[in-house]
Amino acid sequence: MMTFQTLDDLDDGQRVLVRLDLNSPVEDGTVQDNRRFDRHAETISELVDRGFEIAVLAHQGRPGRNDFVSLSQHADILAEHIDHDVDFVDETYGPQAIHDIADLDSGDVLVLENTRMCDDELPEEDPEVKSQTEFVQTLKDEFDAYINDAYSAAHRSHASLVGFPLVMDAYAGRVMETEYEANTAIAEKEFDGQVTMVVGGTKATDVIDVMTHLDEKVDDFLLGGIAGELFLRAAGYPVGYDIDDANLYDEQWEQNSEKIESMLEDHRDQITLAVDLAYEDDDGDRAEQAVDDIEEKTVSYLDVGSETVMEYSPIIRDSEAVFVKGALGMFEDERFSVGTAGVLEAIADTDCFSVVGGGDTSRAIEMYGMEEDEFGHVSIAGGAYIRALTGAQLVGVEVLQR
Ligand SMILES: Nc1ncnc2c1ncn2[C@@H]1O[C@H](COP(=O)(O)OP(=O)(O)OP(=O)(O)O)[C@@H](O)[C@H]1O
Ligand SMILES: O=C(O)[C@H](O)COP(=O)(O)O
Repeated sequence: MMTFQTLDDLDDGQRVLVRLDLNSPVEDGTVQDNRRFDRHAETISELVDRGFEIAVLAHQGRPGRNDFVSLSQHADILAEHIDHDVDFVDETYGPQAIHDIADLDSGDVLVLENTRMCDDELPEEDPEVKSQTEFVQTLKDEFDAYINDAYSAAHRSHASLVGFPLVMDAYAGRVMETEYEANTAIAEKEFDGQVTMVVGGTKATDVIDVMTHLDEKVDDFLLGGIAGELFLRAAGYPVGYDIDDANLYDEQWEQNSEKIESMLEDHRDQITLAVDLAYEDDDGDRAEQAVDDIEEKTVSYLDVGSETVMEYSPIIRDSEAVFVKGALGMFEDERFSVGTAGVLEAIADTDCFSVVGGGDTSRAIEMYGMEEDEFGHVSIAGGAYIRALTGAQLVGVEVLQR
């Protein structure tokens, strides 16, 4: 149940410190525009329209990685999205930052430097400890309120996410509100009809954790991806192991085979497995093979087959709610997008309640020409989405609810 204060509880025109999640892919030093800017632009535009003086905190990458860059490009991208000037200062809480914050007028937006460039931000520590850092203690006096809009980073106990709510009046932004509501819906909401979950992707542990936590909520799990192939292996099919030098299956199998086998045994009626799989033939084209016809795995399977999509689609059509975690195939290559795109199209064609999550999977929506508004909610969260689906509390949400 949501119990935090929202922007509806905040009086207009105040000085606010707003935490966004603008963490983005970076290619050759260039920050790539993405759905996170779209979403947070709505919160910032509302604050601008309501005459707030706005400073933005956000992170990008991690020290030591290529994507650990300044937020100056993010400020420009955000400005395009809100069609309004956005200033940038290359400090988080130094004298220049404090000067620029003091200069803010009604409707001004100032992006502060990457929070992870500040020593106090990163080590994961208790919120109490984070609230006493110089970073938090310096900035808290410059503002009337703190707004956290960064649901997708709320699983991290970092200063900018958990420190401020302990020492300031704190509110959830619009993205925080909608993400929280959609991503906890599967656990919190009661649905009258069938609840279906599409699970795929590359990480067997994520899939097992989600299925274990939600086995009483979900009527039908439709499997695909590398995780789905491991379940087929547990069901006795000669797939789900590595061939050539690949390292996708065997290690995961060693670590998870017992859990997968008992999951399959205990929940056979709830689990639907692929009936055919797709691979690249000698001419470089997509080819498909029924799982019953596979005698030995000699090719890499990169998608579920068309028959599988035909079996999964009516189940989706008959569902009251559908949740998606992970892709059914390597959809980035159009030849192997049939499973993921097919299932997403089936969801888009119904008026069921739906949530599509996982940073990678939700990218398939725009890649294959679907509109976001054909889905109930497309999450911008990766790690936080998985945690929500496995029942874990997000520390950044907990501190807002105090
Ligand atoms: N059979 C397959 N062979 C190789 N790759 C696959 C296969 N099936 C799915 N994938 C890959 O799985 C990826 C998605 O997996 P992942 O588990 O990371 O899902 P996600 O939840 O969308 O993303 P994230 O965890 O990053 O938020 C896709 O990029 C896709 O290419
Ligand atoms: O991109 C994300 O999923 C969040 O911003 C969290 O980033 P992190 O995994 O680098 O902490």
